[in-house]
Amino acid sequence: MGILDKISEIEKEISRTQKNKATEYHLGLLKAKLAKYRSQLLEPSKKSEKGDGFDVLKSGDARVALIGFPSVGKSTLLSTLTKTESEAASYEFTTLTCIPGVIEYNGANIQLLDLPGIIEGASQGKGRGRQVIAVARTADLVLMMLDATKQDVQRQLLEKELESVGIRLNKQKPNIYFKIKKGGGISFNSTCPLTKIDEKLVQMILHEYKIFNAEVLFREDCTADELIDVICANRVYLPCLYVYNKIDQISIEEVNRIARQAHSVVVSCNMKLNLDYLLEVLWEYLSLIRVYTKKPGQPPDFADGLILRKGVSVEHVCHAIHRNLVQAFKYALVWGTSTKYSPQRVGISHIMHDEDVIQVVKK
Ligand SMILES: Nc1nc2c(ncn2[C@@H]2O[C@H](COP(=O)(O)OP(=O)(O)OP(=O)(O)O)[C@@H](O)[C@H]2O)c(=O)[nH]1
Ligand SMILES: [K+]
Ligand SMILES: [Mg+2]
Repeated sequence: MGILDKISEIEKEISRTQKNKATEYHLGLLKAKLAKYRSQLLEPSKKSEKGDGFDVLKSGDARVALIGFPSVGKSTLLSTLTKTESEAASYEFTTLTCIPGVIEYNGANIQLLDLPGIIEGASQGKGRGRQVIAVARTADLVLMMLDATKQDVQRQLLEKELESVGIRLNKQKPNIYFKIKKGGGISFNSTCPLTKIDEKLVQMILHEYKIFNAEVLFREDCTADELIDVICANRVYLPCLYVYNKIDQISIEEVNRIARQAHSVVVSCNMKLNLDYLLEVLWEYLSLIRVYTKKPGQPPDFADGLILRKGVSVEHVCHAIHRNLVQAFKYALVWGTSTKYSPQRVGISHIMHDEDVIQVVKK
């Protein structure tokens, strides 16, 4: 039996099995097996992907991958938001490779990747699914484009495809400490009550992965699936924005309903509706910030801000200015929302906010 057959056998068995206390261990084990086969499926394809138009170099301050069914309007969006033209047409699979474009926003260069449409079964190699998904893994954000005139199952299907290859959308990494040891058996602990898993199931899952010596510490009430994610260690956690296109074709009530959903933006690429708002939300979801530098006695350099990630410290800013600046650092003066006073003297570990101004004082 090939891996694909084994996967579909296990999937069938999981859907056949009723979820209750009595089947909990059985299901946990099935899921561990499933995750194992799926990761095997992903490995060998890596080599053959060079030179087929999908190995686009990363450039700019962030990378966004356009994922969606055929003909939802991905290429139309790329051609509208960037200077790059990507062919758009009313037939499916117009786009066959990865087409990069650049969105210029708030002084940042955001790389937007137009990709072929993907369909159900993409993760198992249907269409160009595997290459598309491999590109999605390298992105800082997934822009999932959906056709607002179609049923919402399209979204669930795509989520399932990405989920099955270890891409986790709008989720935090499970807070489980996990370390494989050379001996000593399995030490299992938790800092909170666990309602979705117990020690026996943890043991069973680890044994399925042939792990007999490890330290496991649950710091939150995680599920068996989340434990499997931590064991596999190859999961990527990406923010995802659901962009519903073609709202020119649906009623205003329907537009309102969709716009209220979490992580969702409604647009019409053809009519250029709501694209400014899309860029605003995109910026927010990418967690980008601008920091302006200032020399003593001079105004801040607002024309040329540094593009950084939310949560960066003064140390990161110094590195971005010059690689030797940290050694010479004495203190910094910061103007903006990250400080109580403007300016305020801060140390190297101070956390910066969007649109802060900084002046570094050297030793
Ligand atoms: N009504 C309407 N049609 C749109 C809109 N945006 C794109 N389209 C149309 O949808 C069709 C498909 O657009 P594409 O940009 O080629 O879609 P795609 O997702 O890149 O398609 P593939 O590359 O084949 O996966 C074209 O006929 C577009 O003109 C929109 O906002 N409203
Ligand atoms: K198309
Ligand atoms: Mg296209």
